[in-house]
Amino acid sequence: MSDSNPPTFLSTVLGTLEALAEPGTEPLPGLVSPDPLRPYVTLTFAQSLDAKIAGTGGRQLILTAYGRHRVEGRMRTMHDGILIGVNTAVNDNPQLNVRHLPFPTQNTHFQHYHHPRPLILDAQLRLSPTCKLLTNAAIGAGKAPWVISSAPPPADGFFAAEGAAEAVQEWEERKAALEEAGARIVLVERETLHPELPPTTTDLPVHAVLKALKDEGIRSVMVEGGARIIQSFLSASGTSGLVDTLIVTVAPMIVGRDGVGYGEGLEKVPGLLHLKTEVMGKDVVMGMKVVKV
Ligand SMILES: NC(=O)C1=CN([C@@H]2O[C@H](COP(=O)(O)OP(=O)(O)OC[C@H]3O[C@@H](n4cnc5c(N)ncnc54)[C@H](OP(=O)(O)O)[C@@H]3O)[C@@H](O)[C@H]2O)C=CC1
Ligand SMILES: Nc1nc(O)c(N)c(N[C@@H]2O[C@H](COP(=O)(O)O)[C@@H](O)[C@H]2O)n1
Repeated sequence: MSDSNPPTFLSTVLGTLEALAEPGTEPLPGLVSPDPLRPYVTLTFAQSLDAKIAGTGGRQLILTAYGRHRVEGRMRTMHDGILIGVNTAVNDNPQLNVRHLPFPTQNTHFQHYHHPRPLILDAQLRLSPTCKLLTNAAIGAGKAPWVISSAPPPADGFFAAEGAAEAVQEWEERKAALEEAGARIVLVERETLHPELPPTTTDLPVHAVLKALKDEGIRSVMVEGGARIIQSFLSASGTSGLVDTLIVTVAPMIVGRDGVGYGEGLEKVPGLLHLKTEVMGKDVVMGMKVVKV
């Protein structure tokens, strides 16, 4: 098979995809969510032999140079959206576009393939208005990112925290700067056990995020990480089934204990049904269906 064709691995694991041989400008309709209230979710990342996805202090690691072009690039064209946590956006300054795919024989690269919509989980709006996602979008080398956020707790009322007014104002200013740079801010409600108190975490509830995305027309999402996002999605999958497919690339590398792992705190482990494993270059790529336990 030539490198310009999609790996058969993906047609086995995600199940669509003869049409990919003729790449179009639309994502494939094949990834249908079993739940009408959320998009189809593919969780995918690369790890070392000791299950680390980044180096010390979150330093980006190039774990899968070969498999990335063929599998990750193709997966990006197959999903409506590509989701990461804000730490990954800040640490890696990623592009999340389809530039890894082989150059087509006709048309221009960025018109030829469907680009996924970058989706950043970022309650505090820490994404930089000068990040590559925004500068790329401005020149047509990717879709403009949507930043999924949540308004900070109100600054008035009996339970308002000290400094709440400043926090609200700073959040509004960051929102304005991101919108000015071309981002769209999608708001979800944060949850709290006691609605009268400010929330104790800035993590956005995964099910609410997915519902908001579906409401905005996102039918399929490829979740790339980082570690905390992987933990959140896998934890949520233990009981409520929020991930449909898990695709993990394992690279022949040991990072050591200071690297960033995703296993800690994973109390609710999802059930996995093995679909296909393939060796790609030096990497091993595993595809699994996530099942409710
Ligand atoms: N090898 C691979 O395939 C990949 C590796 N990476 C690596 O992962 C590293 C970053 O991982 P990590 O530091 O864990 O950060 P993440 O990228 O997972 O981002 C976590 C942040 O996202 C925000 N967030 C909002 N909602 C949620 C939620 N429900 N669950 C979790 N986080 C949420 C929070 O920001 P706030 O605290 O501001 O509210 C949180 O701190 C990067 O260095 C990158 O290189 C990333 C992707 C893939
Ligand atoms: N599949 C894979 N292999 C690696 O070795 C990686 N480091 C990653 N990282 C993910 O890809 C993002 C970078 O994307 P761009 O190349 O900038 O488009 C990075 O932020 C991680 O999400 N993935």
